[in-house]
Amino acid sequence: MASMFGPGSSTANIYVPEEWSEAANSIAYDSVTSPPPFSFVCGAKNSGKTTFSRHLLNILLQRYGKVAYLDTDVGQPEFTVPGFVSLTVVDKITPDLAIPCLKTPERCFFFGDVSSKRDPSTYLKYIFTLFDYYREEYCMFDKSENAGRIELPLIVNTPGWVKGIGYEILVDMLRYICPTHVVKINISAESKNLPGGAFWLDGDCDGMVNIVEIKSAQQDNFNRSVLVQKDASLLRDLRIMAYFRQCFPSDKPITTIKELAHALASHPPYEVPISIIKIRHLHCQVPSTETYYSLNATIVGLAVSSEESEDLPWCVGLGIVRGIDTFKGVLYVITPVPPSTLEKVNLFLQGFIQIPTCLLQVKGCRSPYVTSNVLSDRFY
Ligand SMILES: Nc1ncnc2c1ncn2[C@@H]1O[C@H](COP(=O)(O)OP(=O)(O)OP(=O)(O)O)[C@@H](O)[C@H]1O
Repeated sequence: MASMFGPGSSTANIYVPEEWSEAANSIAYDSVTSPPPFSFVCGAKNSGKTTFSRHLLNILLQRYGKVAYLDTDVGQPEFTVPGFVSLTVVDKITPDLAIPCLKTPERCFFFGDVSSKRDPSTYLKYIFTLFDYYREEYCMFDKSENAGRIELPLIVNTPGWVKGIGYEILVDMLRYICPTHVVKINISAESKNLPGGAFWLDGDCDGMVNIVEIKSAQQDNFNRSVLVQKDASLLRDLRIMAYFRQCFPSDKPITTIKELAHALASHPPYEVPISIIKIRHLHCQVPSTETYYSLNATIVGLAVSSEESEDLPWCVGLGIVRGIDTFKGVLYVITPVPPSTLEKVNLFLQGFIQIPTCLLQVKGCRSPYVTSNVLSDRFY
């Protein structure tokens, strides 16, 4: 079937080499039978994994209408703020493949850091749980028993940490997910690439998997690379700002960082009774006497914990702890999460995702977050 994203074309600011186009089309259209493809996109840092995944997503959307996207790159996630692993169901083609956009995931966990290095086993537990959720909800192998449910193809986007422990994490993910297609993107610096073949399998049972090896995009007659070195930390800050921009209606004129800083500073926060919230520090221990000091002026994951899911609390979004009044027993929180969802939140998760410094240092705007008088001394 003809694709609207043809080979060798420049599709809305990205270049789709013929090899990429063939790879995406074969994943989408070669499998005529159930189940739909599980594609696992991997390769070295900055090789084009995200760009290829976006292209593949559009191609799969043309055939299936809806696609599940498991995002395991906590450093530069596709649809969420950094620090999350998420499962998102996408039902709209992205016209501009160069621009990332925020989407509300169907399920997500707040890992709370931009690399899985800090706690690989928790990171993997989150990914496996999201994959299990996808399998239960969107993947049916027995049509007779589950008639009426939808089957969605899956794309797994992965981080570019493919050496040392990063490699072992990738192997664990591949063994658990058992993808139907593994897309390996190779760059010209061969030593940085993943090994050839089904490197994650011990035995010879690789007949079930299609390994699709492609090169990172090179353009024009001189074979110049189109890869652009990204400023990861700037991109992360932009993502966080775009997230909190959602606290305001889209027609409110906020176009600069300064305007956003002012708008957030004057935005009425939610009052959250301290008594109904548990606080968990994800990657460090904080003495109980310091808990509230450590929370003030930080970003927290807003999560829902239950007895069954104590270790695996689903997260519904992020909040800025704008102030704490321990005398009144109230936390002041700014978040774009709608009140109906916020009602379920009973756990704040604190990791290492921080308010972008540029939001705190706007000229002429005294930051409301770092004032000392928001904490009552009486409590301590
Ligand atoms: N086909 C392409 N056309 C235009 N630009 C591209 C293409 N492939 C990659 N790039 C650019 O190169 C950079 C790296 O690409 P991308 O973000 O897709 O890589 P990645 O492997 O996902 O990176 P990371 O490992 O850091 O997550 C980006 O700035 C992207 O816009």
